[in-house]
Amino acid sequence: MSRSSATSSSRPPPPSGSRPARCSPATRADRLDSVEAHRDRILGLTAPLPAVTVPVADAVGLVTAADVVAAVDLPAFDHAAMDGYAVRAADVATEPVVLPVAGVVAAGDAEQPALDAGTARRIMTGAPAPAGADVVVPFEWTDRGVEQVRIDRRVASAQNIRRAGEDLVAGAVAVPAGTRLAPQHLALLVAVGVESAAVHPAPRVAVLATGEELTSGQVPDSNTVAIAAAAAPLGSVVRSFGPVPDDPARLVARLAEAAESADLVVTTGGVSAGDHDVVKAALRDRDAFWFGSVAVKPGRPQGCGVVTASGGRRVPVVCLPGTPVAAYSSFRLFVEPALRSLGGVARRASARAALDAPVAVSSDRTVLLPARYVGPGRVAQLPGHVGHSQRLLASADVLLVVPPGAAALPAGSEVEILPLG
Ligand SMILES: Nc1nc2c(c(=O)[nH]1)N[C@H]1C(S)=C(S)[C@@H](COP(=O)(O)OP(=O)(O)OC[C@H]3O[C@@H](n4cnc5c(N)ncnc54)[C@H](O)[C@@H]3O)O[C@H]1N2
Ligand code: MOO
Repeated sequence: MSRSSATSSSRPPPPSGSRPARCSPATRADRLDSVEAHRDRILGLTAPLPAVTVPVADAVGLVTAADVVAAVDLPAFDHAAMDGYAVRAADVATEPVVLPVAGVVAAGDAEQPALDAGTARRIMTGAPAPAGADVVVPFEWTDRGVEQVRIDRRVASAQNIRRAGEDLVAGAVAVPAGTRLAPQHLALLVAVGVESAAVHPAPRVAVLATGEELTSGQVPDSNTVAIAAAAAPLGSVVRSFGPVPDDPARLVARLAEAAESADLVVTTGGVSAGDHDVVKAALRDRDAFWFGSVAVKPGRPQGCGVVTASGGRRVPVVCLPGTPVAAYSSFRLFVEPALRSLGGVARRASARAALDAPVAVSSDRTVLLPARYVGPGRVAQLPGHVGHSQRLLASADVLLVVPPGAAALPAGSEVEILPLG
């Protein structure tokens, strides 16, 4: 029961499009779904956001929606890799050798006339290499002459000229689809003449904390801060629409408002069995929502679904429990994969680490235990169960993900970990 009697039983039109029709309904109140099953349920509501074309300079952190192909060769033209003299290798096969200097070429100069046999041309790093030259002899190996140059070393083979396309040829894939663009990718794309790229846009995440104790100021809203801080480095744009009081009508209105400008809405609180569990009260009767229990400690009560924004745009909603430790660990378990999916990042294997000391836990649920790195790839459980301790969570580097039914885990065992960021 809610504080307000204005519960919503609105049923949105059946979902359509690429996303699955609806969340599968909870069967029995006491049924526990596995972590994987709930994650898959949420991933079933998300798909990579449709690609947009953005200028390369604005694309850092976004994921390429298609292979990006080099428009021009890299380098674009044959050029000197050293300051020195462009010569023909055959002319410097003996030492010392003296050659007349026929001209000077600097970076930025136009294409050069071919180099005559038996001559040298002063050339600066980055300058176009004249046809016929296959070696740049560095100044350090010469007397640096202006009219003529004495070359003191025998140069055995072609060197110090970077050939057009030797790094990447026009038409080759510069950055494959599915790459999260980092500064070095942007530099490569600019270098190969690409001005814009098709990327999945940054997912827009709306965070909606709920609870009268938050709106009254009795309890500070730490969930919104944690979720926003966790989602932003994953390449999302985060906006808070909370906190919302325990009034289903207001929750429904705020959810609709949030969905208009979001690709994913995350609510916290109001999903367990209390009299004022507003999220569940407002949404549980909708066909497109599921509420139930997941076999994980902490984080048992969970929900998810879809709301329809204007234009029929379907926006997934993940409803996390309110208890701060459960909210944050549930974000890592369920929301982070959804954000990756929306952003076009392929699913990846879970992170793992080796236990530095045995872990004794036996539960019919997945148990999340706070742990710290004690060396590369080695973690040690922190004393105490994370339970609802925000202090303990804040001293952890990772949460150990101990699967249901695991017997005592000996030192050295590889376990799944959830990095906490
Ligand atoms: N009879 C039952 N009671 C509870 C059950 C249950 O199965 N049966 N489940 C428990 C578990 S497990 C959890 S977790 C919590 C989840 O409850 P809700 O999702 O409904 O969350 P709230 O009741 O709204 O809040 C719980 C707790 O967290 C504090 N909170 C909430 N939001 C925030 C926020 N944004 N920032 C900081 N703290 C927040 C809130 O004040 C409460 O103390 O239910 C158990 N109960
Ligand atoms: O399982 Mo609740 O999620 O204890 O914190």
